[in-house]
Amino acid sequence: MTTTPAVHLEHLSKSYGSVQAVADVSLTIEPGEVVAFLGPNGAGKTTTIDMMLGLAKPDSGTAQVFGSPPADAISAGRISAVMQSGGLIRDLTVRETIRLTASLFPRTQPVESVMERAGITAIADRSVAKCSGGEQQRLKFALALLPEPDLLILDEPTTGMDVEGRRDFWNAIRHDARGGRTVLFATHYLDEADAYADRIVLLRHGRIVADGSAAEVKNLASGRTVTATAPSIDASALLHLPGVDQVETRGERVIVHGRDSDTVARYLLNNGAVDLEIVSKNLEDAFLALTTDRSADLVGSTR
Ligand SMILES: Nc1ncnc2c1ncn2[C@@H]1O[C@H](COP(=O)(O)OP(=O)(O)OP(=O)(O)O)[C@@H](O)[C@H]1O
Repeated sequence: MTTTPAVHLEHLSKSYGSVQAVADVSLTIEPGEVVAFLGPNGAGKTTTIDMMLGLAKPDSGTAQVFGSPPADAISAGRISAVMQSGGLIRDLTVRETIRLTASLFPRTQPVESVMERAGITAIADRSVAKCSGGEQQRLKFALALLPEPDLLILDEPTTGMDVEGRRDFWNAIRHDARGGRTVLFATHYLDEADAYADRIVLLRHGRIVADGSAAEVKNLASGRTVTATAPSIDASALLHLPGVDQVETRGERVIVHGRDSDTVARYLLNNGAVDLEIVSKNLEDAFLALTTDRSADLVGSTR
């Protein structure tokens, strides 16, 4: 039996004047996946999300959510979104905001329950104007939970939050997603994608340039360096291994940089190498590699 995908995008493209915001994006997200959209400013994350929510019309291609056009999925209460800005009335309290929003839906989760799940019960009587940026985002998360959506979309929800605020926010989302909800979030932070997503989709210049687990994408972005003592190794054979982009010898040590460290390690060990070490670049290196023009030839799709 095949399940209907939560999100199915087929050859989606959208331009604004001469700017191609999204270029031929095809993507399938299965129910229950927690997916991060990662990419630098202007990569096309928001435009893709807007098309998923039916807020922007594709120039070509189709977007389907649970097998229906986005508008149908929204009216059926199956999608909720936490967007980057706006939307809250500053004079209302947190509880009043949720009550007011709940009154717009035919059926919702109880107000106290969504506050609890979003971790804002303690600030229920605080006015929105007095809530920090992080608290306001958690309030938006509580609002998004009201219809108990099957798909939750968050567009850069933690921009401007401090480290603790981000951690609390994501713990609330992640905890809530345990029930099998599909979550898609856009972020600039590789560490956030790494910690909270099952899958990372990396966008750059409107295209998907990598799609896989955090480990796979980091590996694609940064590669790893395998070092071993291998006096009789053939350096040119190493260069022909899949994903290897650099081989250096220093005395009896051979230093191999590439995307597929397992294959390199296996080859080295099968050819008499000893004292093998594998080192990843750190997250910051990976993020820079992912988001600069120099990365173009390093990154590829893993799916
Ligand atoms: N309404 C619009 N009118 C004109 N250009 C737009 C519009 N919306 C987006 N763009 C352009 O489309 C490209 C993709 O923008 P988009 O907001 O989708 O990227 P993003 O990855 O969400 O960026 P950010 O991380 O900065 O939010 C950018 O070059 C942007 O300037």
